[in-house]
Amino acid sequence: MDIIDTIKEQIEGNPILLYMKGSPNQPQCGFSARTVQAVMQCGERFAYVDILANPEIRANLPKYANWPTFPQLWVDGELIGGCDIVTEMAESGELQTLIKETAAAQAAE
Ligand SMILES: N[C@@H](CCC(=O)N[C@@H](CS)C(=O)NCC(=O)O)C(=O)O
Ligand code: FES
Repeated sequence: MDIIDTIKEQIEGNPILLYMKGSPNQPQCGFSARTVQAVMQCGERFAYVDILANPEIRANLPKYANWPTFPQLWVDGELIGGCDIVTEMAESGELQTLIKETAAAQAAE
C-alpha cells in the first residue's frame, strides 16, 4: 500500500492516535514522553505509532500533516498538535474534555 494511504487508514481508523518516538511505556524522546503522559492521564484507550520503527511514516507524515515534528496527536481525523499544544491543553483541562468526548462517542457507535 502507498504510504499516504497507510497514514490515512491509521488516522481514519483510530479516533485517538498518537504518533510518537518510542512507545507509551518507553518513550524515546522527552517531547514524546511529556505528550504521552498527558494523553495517558485522560484515562482512555488510544492508539499509537512508533515513528522510529516506521521510518517511512516519519519521512512522509510531516508533509501530509503540514506539521514538521513529532509527536503528533490526532483526534477524530484532525491534527491537534505536538508537545507544546497538548501539554497546554492538558493544563487547561481542554485535553481531558476532548479525549473523554471522543472515547464516549466511539463507545456509543
Ligand atoms: N515544539 C515541538 C517539539 C517537538 C520537536 O521539536 N520534535 C523534533 C525532535 S524529537 C522532531 O520531531 N524532529 C523531526 C524528526 O525527528 O523526525 C512540539 O511542541 O511538539
Ligand atoms: S529525539 Fe532529540 S529532541 Fe526528540
